[in-house]
Amino acid sequence: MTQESPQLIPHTPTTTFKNDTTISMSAEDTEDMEGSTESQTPTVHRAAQNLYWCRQVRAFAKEHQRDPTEPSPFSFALDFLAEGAANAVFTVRPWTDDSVGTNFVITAHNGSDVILSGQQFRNKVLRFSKGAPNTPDCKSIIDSYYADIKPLFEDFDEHLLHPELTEIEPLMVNQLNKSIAEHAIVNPRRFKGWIPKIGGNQLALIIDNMSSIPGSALTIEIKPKWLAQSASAIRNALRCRTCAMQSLNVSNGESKTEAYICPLRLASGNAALIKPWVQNKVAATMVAETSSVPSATQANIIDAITSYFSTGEQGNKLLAHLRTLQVKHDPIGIMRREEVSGLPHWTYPPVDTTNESLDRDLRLAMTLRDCSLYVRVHYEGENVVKVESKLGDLDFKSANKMDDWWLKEQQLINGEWYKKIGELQREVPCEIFAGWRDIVQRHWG
Ligand SMILES: O=P(O)(O)O[C@@H]1[C@@H](OP(=O)(O)O)[C@H](OP(=O)(O)O)[C@H](O)[C@H](OP(=O)(O)O)[C@H]1OP(=O)(O)O
Ligand SMILES: Nc1ncnc2c1ncn2[C@@H]1O[C@H](COP(=O)(O)OP(=O)(O)OP(=O)(O)O)[C@@H](O)[C@H]1O
Repeated sequence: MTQESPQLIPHTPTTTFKNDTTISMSAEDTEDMEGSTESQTPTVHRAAQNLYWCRQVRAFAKEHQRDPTEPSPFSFALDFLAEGAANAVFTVRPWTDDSVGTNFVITAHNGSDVILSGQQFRNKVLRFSKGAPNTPDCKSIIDSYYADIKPLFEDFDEHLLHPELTEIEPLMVNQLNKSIAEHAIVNPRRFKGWIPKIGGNQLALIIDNMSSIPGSALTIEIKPKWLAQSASAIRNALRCRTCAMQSLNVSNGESKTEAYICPLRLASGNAALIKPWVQNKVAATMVAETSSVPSATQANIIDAITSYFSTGEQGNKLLAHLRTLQVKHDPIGIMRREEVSGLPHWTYPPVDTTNESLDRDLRLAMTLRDCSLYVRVHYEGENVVKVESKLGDLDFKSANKMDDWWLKEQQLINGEWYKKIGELQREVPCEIFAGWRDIVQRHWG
């Protein structure tokens, strides 16, 4: 979509995304641009909208070839939201006359080059890969998401975010990096890197925005991590893989214990054990967002999240499903991978023990451990009206991470992190240690 190679004339006023959902211009879209046509019949209304849409896009395309930064009805502003080690995330909002900064035009990446507009961007974020080593680019993320990950969630489809590929002009990357720089100046410790400039249009993922909505919804973000013990852990371990790693990180000053919960405990469905963590997590979220919710509402939000993760409830079922997938795809563990590769089937149900298949499955299990879960609680006044949760960051882990995983496990075993009892264990007990303690108390206590 550069000046040299204009590609902006759409064939059709609809955009078919990769997962076969078709998004067309909605009534709300055209109302944004001109007066409502509510009195017309739906068919006439839709035809008029489509005609209007085509004319507008063509007119804009002509204009766009002259000056790509001239605002138009199809322009958006992108606001920096957050960044991780691998991706930078921006919220999308329609460009208005009093907007400042740079406007963006965003096209679907599906061969049609249709400019996306209005409704398609309401409550969305754009996620850009920063090209860090061993992290996938947007195209690979989408390919593996639809080929390998989505099919695993047939009964849990409502918990997926269904990302789609989009494009923006390459020139705009400077502006996005400028926003990242502005945040880096204010908060240098959060800075994790730039979006690299590539040859052609810049790809990005368009995803539902799961952020809190001031006055009506609060989102907590968690990582499910290892929902079952690592197959490489020592026998008689007193800690699970995540608690062992957390203890190691705390001892290195790389992690804090506040708002931490043992993933096995979170997945246990035991409301009494989960609630104290939910209280800390909600408080920490409000501090991070510099927001606040009236205390009566806050209490109801805490109860709603606690009950969402309690036995038999939707959050508990989702974690149980994730645990099943993690174990199914990594029954052997990184340390024994070489040892068993190429051997005849020896587990039940049997696993394909070719190196390639083991590696792929392990990468999938690691992806499902390191994803994010956004839990959003919608409220009206004091009352909670809905709890929803969506999995994000399901980026298929690189095959180059194998050595790294081996080294981490080696470090946990050699450093005895699976069995050390220290401060962390008293503050935030691991479910495995709690189980041992119960047995010991029953017999000797
Ligand atoms: O090994 P872990 O459990 O510490 O997980 C790493 C995460 O640490 P944390 O969740 O904070 O404990 C770590 O998260 P942070 O960057 O520390 O937020 C990464 O997600 C890392 O993955 P990658 O190397 O970026 O592909 C994660 O590495 P892998 O999942 O690839 O091992
Ligand atoms: N769909 C979304 N809705 C709301 N916020 C989001 C969304 N996607 C990402 N974010 C925010 O952006 C942050 C970084 O996103 P993301 O986790 O995708 O980046 P990452 O680079 O993959 O992270 P990591 O460092 O864990 O690899 C998240 O922690 C979250 O706060």
